[in-house]
Amino acid sequence: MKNFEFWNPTKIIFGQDTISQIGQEAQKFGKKALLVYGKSSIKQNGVYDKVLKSLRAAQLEVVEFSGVKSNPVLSHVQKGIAYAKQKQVDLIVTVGGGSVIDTGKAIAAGAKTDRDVWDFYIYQATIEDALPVLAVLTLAATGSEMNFTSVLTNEATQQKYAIDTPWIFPKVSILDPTTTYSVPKNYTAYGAIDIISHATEGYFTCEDTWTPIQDRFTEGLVKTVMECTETLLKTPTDYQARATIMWASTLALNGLLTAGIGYYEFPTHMIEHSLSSMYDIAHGAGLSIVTPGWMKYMCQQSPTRFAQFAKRIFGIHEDSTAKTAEKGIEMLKAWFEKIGGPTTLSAGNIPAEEIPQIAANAEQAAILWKLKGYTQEVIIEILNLCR
Ligand SMILES: NC(=O)c1ccc[n+]([C@@H]2O[C@H](COP(=O)([O-])OP(=O)(O)OC[C@H]3O[C@@H](n4cnc5c(N)ncnc54)[C@H](O)[C@@H]3O)[C@@H](O)[C@H]2O)c1
Repeated sequence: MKNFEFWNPTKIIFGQDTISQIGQEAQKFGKKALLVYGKSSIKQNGVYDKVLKSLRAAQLEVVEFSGVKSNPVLSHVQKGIAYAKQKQVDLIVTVGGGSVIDTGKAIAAGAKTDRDVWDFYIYQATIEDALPVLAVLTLAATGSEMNFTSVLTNEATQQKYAIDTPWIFPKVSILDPTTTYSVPKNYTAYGAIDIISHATEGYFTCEDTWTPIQDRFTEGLVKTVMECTETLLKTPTDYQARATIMWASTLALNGLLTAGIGYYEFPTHMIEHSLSSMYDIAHGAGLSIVTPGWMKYMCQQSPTRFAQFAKRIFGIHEDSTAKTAEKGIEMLKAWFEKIGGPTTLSAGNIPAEEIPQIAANAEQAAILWKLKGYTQEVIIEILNLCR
């Protein structure tokens, strides 16, 4: 195991009927809140009313900024920053999935500077302050509720990049699994795929492979997410399965699984970001396409970790490490398909003839993120395995 520091300051309040606590938590950070949300889902499922009631009961003045779209875009965030400044808000309360929380984090950082917020995403400037962010999570997927990341698309340049800074850890996140009862089947499945991707990117790319506790944490999480997803696709209001998936989403990307594994990378996310910045596709659906192809490419070079995954997740024991690994990748791909994830570019309505443009876009991210070995040629090879 490598040396590491683990620090995560987000307070999690988990469970049924916990939304009523958002007011008392928020009032610790100021008097005027910017309430950030998407479109209709939180009004339809009653979450909006509960949040507003609690904030008002705690004497908070609330101004609203809505309209966050899935895969949030820079121009909308810029409007949110201008509004937060104009209204002189003290804190940000986000109510939604990853897109809403990431938007709130971006507004929080942008509201404390005169620079264009995009400068942070292209590493032209460093975040040195941010408004406090709180979250009421309504979709289990990204882990944004307990991490220091925000992902944003610059729609003018089709670049989908991220910031990682301790300034944007949510101060408090409320996770009431019943808020996710209304998540449709497709986003339930995409969320599961995103969680599995977060848990396994480090598992497959880690520098140190003597990490048994991290490995078994990851494997247990993946198996549990698979079981609960199958339950939810049959019974969307199964509380235990919604609760388990919600906590899994948080644990998969809050730093716990990667503590001690040394250097690791997020290459499938890097390639996926090009899909969802260039085409209209959900992040989890994009990962469903890229992950099996990327795994096949990596497995050709070093099958050991993929074989371990195959044995422990699917109980596969072929007569060679390579065959075991390959069978495991096929099984994972088949499972993605079973739950409704697209696993080829054509199934995701992404034109395969545009692979060179996608690879050129992804290579820019690889350079920015300092991912070694991901030249345009390599990314084209990976994308060809996603046809
Ligand atoms: N910050 C991070 O660490 C991180 C990690 C991975 C991905 N991301 C990013 O997060 C974004 C995706 O976020 P997401 O997967 O959470 O989805 P999302 O927030 O985009 O939401 C997906 C859809 O589900 C709807 N929805 C949300 N909650 C609902 C509910 N309770 N009932 C019914 N519908 C509901 C939304 O309105 C939206 O239409 C992408 O931009 C992705 O790149 C961020």
